[in-house]
Amino acid sequence: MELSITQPDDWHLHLRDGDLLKAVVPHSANHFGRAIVMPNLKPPVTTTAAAVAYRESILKALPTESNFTPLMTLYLTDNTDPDEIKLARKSGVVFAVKLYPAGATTNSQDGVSDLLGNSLPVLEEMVEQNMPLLVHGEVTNSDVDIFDREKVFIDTILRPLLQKLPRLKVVMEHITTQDAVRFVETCRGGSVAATVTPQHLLLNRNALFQGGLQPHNYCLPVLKREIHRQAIVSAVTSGNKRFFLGTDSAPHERQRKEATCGCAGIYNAPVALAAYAKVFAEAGALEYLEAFTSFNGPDFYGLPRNESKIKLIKQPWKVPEYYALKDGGQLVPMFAGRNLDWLPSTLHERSI
Ligand SMILES: NC(=O)N[C@@H](CC(=O)O)C(=O)O
Ligand SMILES: [Zn+2]
Ligand SMILES: [Zn+2]
Repeated sequence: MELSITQPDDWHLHLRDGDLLKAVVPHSANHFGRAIVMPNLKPPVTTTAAAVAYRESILKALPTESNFTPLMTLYLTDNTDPDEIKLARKSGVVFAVKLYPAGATTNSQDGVSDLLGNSLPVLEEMVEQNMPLLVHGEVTNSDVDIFDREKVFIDTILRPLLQKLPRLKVVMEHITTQDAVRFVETCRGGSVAATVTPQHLLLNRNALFQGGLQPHNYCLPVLKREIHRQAIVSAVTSGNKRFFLGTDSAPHERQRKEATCGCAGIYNAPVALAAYAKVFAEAGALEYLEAFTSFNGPDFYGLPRNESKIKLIKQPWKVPEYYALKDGGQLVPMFAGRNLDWLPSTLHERSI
């Protein structure tokens, strides 16, 4: 069996920089036409000038025959000037602004400390410029349980924000809960959407502890209970246009995952399409796969859909145990060493 679908895009991707960028970008370019590239580098990408420079280094790192297009984002800080949003829009290469609540996740220390208190002028300019706000939707208060951080963020930050600025376009990134699903489903006006990762569709929090501590399944927001996973699967496989593909592929070297204080992030770029196909196939909803991978994202962002097609072939293939890095390090992908059923044609042609 074979599926032919419009080439997908990845609406949430970490490409890093330097040698790691060179190592990972081909895996995304193998499958995806475009990707929204996250700005949480060290130092973060806070200006249009930095985004333009980062874009150049991504283009340089691409395999020569690749048409992959990076769509850049700015990292919102307490000091972001509304004029920077105007510059970003004018540049034609910045497509969104990313909110990291300070301390919420990897490289978020320069993030926003008080969104509703400090950032309204910038957010108002974003409404003017029709620039989407992408949110890592978790509060960071130490008295809020880590499994409740998304729900509390929705109730205490996102709802009040949208009451103040109902025309602000918002993408809730990497949603993990039934609460986020309901929130997106019930927002009126079409200005709120969500990206969904392979791990939050295929794993519940048991995967963190199966047979011992599993650092390669650790990401933020942390995996949740099975009822939440099921709610997310139902949402995406129902064909709702407000949910679309965002892998949150977040590479960290093996040593930094298997450490006393392990980094959050799952490297899923090589397996993401096969993983999404598995979700839709198992739900008997393959007819909605293409909209999720290739239509809903560009439609929400007001961009054209890709014209090229790719194939997904129903054929077992084995995910590599790891990818070797130039410095001797290794990247362990999601589902390392396991078999997956759907082989993207691009991998087929390049014999994985
Ligand atoms: N998802 C993660 O666990 N990690 C991401 C950051 C993020 O998307 O929150 C990273 O940059 O490593
Ligand atoms: Zn995040
Ligand atoms: Zn991310």
